[in-house]
Amino acid sequence: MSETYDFLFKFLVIGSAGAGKSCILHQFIENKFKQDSNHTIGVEFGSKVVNVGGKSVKLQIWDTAGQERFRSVTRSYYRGAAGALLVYDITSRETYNALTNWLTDARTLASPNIVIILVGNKKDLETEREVTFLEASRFAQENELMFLETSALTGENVEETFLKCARSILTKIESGELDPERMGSGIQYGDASLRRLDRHKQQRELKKPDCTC
Ligand SMILES: Nc1nc2c(ncn2[C@@H]2O[C@H](COP(=O)(O)OP(=O)(O)OP(=O)(O)O)[C@@H](O)[C@H]2O)c(=O)[nH]1
Repeated sequence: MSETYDFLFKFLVIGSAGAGKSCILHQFIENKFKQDSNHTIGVEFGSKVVNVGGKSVKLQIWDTAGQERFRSVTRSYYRGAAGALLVYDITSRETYNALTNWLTDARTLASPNIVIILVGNKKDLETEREVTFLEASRFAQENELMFLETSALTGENVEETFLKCARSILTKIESGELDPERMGSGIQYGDASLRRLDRHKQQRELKKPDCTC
């Protein structure tokens, strides 16, 4: 069955090992918690079509390994990403402290206009929390990131995270701040948009006054 969608956005999921990146992606795509998740080796891939503000958007998501030894492989996937989930674990200050490094990588290796959402995962483990919501939201504000806390275990805010990021990209396309046709934008028009653009073009052609010269 062929899929029709208005846009395709390339997304990255980055952050330290064990933060829950693969579980977030699995929860988003399968609507369930991935039991016995192993460390990602290199990069894994998932995709899903979502509805954002009346537009259908295919999210093409690259889930990268957090372990340092895969860093050179994962870095090669950053190019041309329109959006990224920058994930840390609210019960691990170590994963939070590493955020600046991940952010530098994302901003230098992906598109300079990449839209990033900071994701504090494992929200269900409130009693083990090491990073407060306030502290992380300040970090997000200082670095111009959107921010949400999630639980890949319960599913809380998982879909909202992807939608929030997609919504922000769409708004920037509509305001002209992002140009899908720019090389490496991480955005493509889908069949539905192309058909609509084509129809508009045809209508413009039909409305053109006859040449009097
Ligand atoms: N309680 C709880 N545990 C979680 C949650 N998300 C992930 N985990 C657990 O955290 C561990 C790591 O999850 P992964 O999704 O494999 O982590 P990752 O960030 O993909 O790790 P790498 O692939 O090594 O980069 C696993 O044992 C998961 O079961 C969550 O929201 N709540």
